[in-house]
Amino acid sequence: MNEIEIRELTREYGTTRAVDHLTFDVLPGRVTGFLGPNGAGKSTTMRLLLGLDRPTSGTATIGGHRYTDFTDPLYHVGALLDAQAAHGGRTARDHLLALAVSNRIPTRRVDEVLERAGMAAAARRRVKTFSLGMRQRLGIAAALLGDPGVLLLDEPTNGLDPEGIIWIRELMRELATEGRTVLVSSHLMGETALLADHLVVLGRGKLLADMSMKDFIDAHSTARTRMRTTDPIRLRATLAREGLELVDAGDGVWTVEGIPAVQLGSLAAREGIPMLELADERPSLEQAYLGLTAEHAQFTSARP
Ligand SMILES: Nc1ncnc2c1ncn2[C@@H]1O[C@H](COP(=O)(O)OP(=O)(O)OP(=O)(O)O)[C@@H](O)[C@H]1O
Repeated sequence: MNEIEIRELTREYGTTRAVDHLTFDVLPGRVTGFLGPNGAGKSTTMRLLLGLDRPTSGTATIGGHRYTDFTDPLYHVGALLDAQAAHGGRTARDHLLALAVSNRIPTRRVDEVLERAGMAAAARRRVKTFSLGMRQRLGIAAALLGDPGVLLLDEPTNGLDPEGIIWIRELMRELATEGRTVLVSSHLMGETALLADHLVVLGRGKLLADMSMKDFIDAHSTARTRMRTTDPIRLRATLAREGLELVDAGDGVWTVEGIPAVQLGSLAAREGIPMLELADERPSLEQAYLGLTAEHAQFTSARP
C-alpha cells in the first residue's frame, strides 16, 4: 500500500541520461537513505515519483499508483524537495492553511503539524523572516499535513542546527515505526548512518547498491584493528611472519587488517609485546561509501 516501486525508470535530458533503467523498491517501516554523488539522479528520481517530471521510459509508483493518478495526493505522499518553496509574505500558519484548504485537508491538521515540527511558537511569523532551518521545519510540517504513508525528503537536515538534526533523526524514526515509508536523500554520511536502516545508492543514474546499512558497510569496507604499543618494531616483525602489515595511522596509533583484536591480543601476549590499547575499528558508512565509489569509479562522478 505504501510501497514505492521503481521499475526500469529512465529519464533523458538531451544526451544526458539522468536516470538509467533504475529498478528498486522502498519499503514501509524503515528509513531508507538515498545516496549518490552530485548528479547521480536522486532528485530526478524524486521528481519523477512526484509527477513533477515524466519518465522517458519505465515507471515510478506509490502503492501501485502514479502520483498524478491520486485525487488527493497529499494524503498519500508528503515531500520536502525545496525548503524555499513557501511564499515569503505569508505566515507559516497561513502557508499551511492554504495548502490544507486547497487539498481538502481538515484545518485542525495545521496546528497539529506545526506542533510536531516544533514550530508552534513561530506559527504567526512571516516565512521571509525564517532561517533556512526554520524553512526546513516548515517544509516538513507541510509534508506531514495530509498524514501521508510515504515521505520523500531531499536533504532534510540542510540548515538545521545540532538540536534540529537530532529532532529530525527522531522524527524519521518515529514515522518509520508508525509504518510509513521514508526515503531520505543526503550527502552527509555521518547523518545517514545514524538515520537510515536501509540504503539505495545511485551512481550516474544507475543503481549501485540496495541493501541494509549493516550489509552495505560489511560489503564495502575492510575491518581493521587499531592499537598502541611500546614496541612497534617487534609487533611489525611478528605480524609480517603472519603475512599481515602494520600501518602507521599517526599519533602513535597503528592499524592492521585481517586479524581481529582478540586474536591480535593473544598473539602479542605470546610474544611478550606490550599493548597499551587494542580495539576492533568499526568501519563507517563513509568508508564503505568511498569503497563502493572506488569500485565503481566510472559511475560515480557526474559528467562534466
Ligand atoms: N531539467 C534538467 N535538464 C537537464 N539536465 C538535468 C535536468 N535535471 C537534472 N539534469 C541532469 O541530470 C543529472 C542528474 O541530476 P540530479 O539533480 O537528479 O542528481 P542528484 O543526484 O540529485 O544530484 P545532487 O546530489 O547534486 O542533488 C545531472 O547530470 C543533471 O545535470
